[in-house]
Amino acid sequence: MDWRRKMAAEPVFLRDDVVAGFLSYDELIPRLEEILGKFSRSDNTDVVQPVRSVIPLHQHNGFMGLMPAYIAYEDLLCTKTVAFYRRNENLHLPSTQATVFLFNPACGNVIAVMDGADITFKRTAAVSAISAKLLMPAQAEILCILGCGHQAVSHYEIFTKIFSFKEVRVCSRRLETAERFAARVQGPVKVFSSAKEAVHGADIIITVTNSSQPVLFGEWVKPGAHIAAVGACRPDWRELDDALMRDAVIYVDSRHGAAVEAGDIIQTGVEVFAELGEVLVGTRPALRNKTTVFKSLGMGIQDAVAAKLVFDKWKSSQ
Ligand SMILES: NC(=O)c1ccc[n+]([C@@H]2O[C@H](COP(=O)([O-])OP(=O)(O)OC[C@H]3O[C@@H](n4cnc5c(N)ncnc54)[C@H](O)[C@@H]3O)[C@@H](O)[C@H]2O)c1
Ligand SMILES: O=C(O)[C@@H]1CCCCN1
Repeated sequence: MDWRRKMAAEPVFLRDDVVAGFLSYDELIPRLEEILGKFSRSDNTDVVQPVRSVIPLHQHNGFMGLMPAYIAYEDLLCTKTVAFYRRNENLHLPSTQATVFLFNPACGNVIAVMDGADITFKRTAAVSAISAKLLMPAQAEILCILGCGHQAVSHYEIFTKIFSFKEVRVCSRRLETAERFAARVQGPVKVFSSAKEAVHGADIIITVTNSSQPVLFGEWVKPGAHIAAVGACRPDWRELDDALMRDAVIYVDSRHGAAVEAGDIIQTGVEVFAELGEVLVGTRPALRNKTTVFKSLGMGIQDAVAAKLVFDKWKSSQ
């Protein structure tokens, strides 16, 4: 065969149900803690991850992001493509479509292509849970989730698995969506039609909406509460109002990412206090007694470690 046409071995394709079966929170959380810590070390040269490139899909009310990452000490090269849309809830189409590519770093050929939905749901919820472990008040009794879509489900799963709350509350833009959510998850949930009432007295609040306007207001929030703000991932989108952003201590996954993408931070001009990884390695403190916001945007390194867990499990099952 002509050497120019020589192909590497064909990549394996792992469907969503296969990926989901191989990805457990118990294994994911320590791997995420490790990689976030390494990313945030001041002497880091081992973990390379540019801020994602995003192209708008104006005709479709959506975006596509490209999220490459290289983890040198594991020789792990990965890219996720993720398209996200502000969907009309009546369409019942997923608002996120993701595909993860694992490469052979020595040659650049693709070794595995995976459906990225479950990786995106689980790694995002797991990182919010890591922020809560570090930053939520010691006696957290009430969890409130604003937004009742796909991310709300994975956040509910992990938060009720690793913490024990006296009460879990949910509220979405439409009451039917919150009621559908409550019927779907396993465990007790109180459905609220008013976000203000849902949030009242909550120790931890997760915002997982696709809103571009604030859904959570500082005057509603109990002092000392922790907020994991997962939506609002474009510079002109907001989930939290100015008062909350100014009063809270702000943590992020990546300072660079936040400076480019986080509307809540960019539009209020507030200072980022720390990356989660800095808290994990002990170079910045966890100010648990203050009102804290973890502004999550999502990182390619999170997808990379999740994809490696899945690939290794799949390989050993063959
Ligand atoms: N930080 C990360 O790593 C990360 C990862 C994936 C997705 N996201 C973002 O998280 C958000 C949620 O993602 P998803 O997949 O669950 O989307 P989804 O479309 O499945 O759910 C969004 C939910 O938000 C609700 N909502 C919209 N406006 C609201 C409002 N004003 N008040 C209350 N609820 C409201 C909708 O009713 C819906 O239930 C999106 O913005 C997405 O881009 C972030
Ligand atoms: O990190 C991610 O995968 C997501 C996708 C949707 C937009 C925000 N970030």
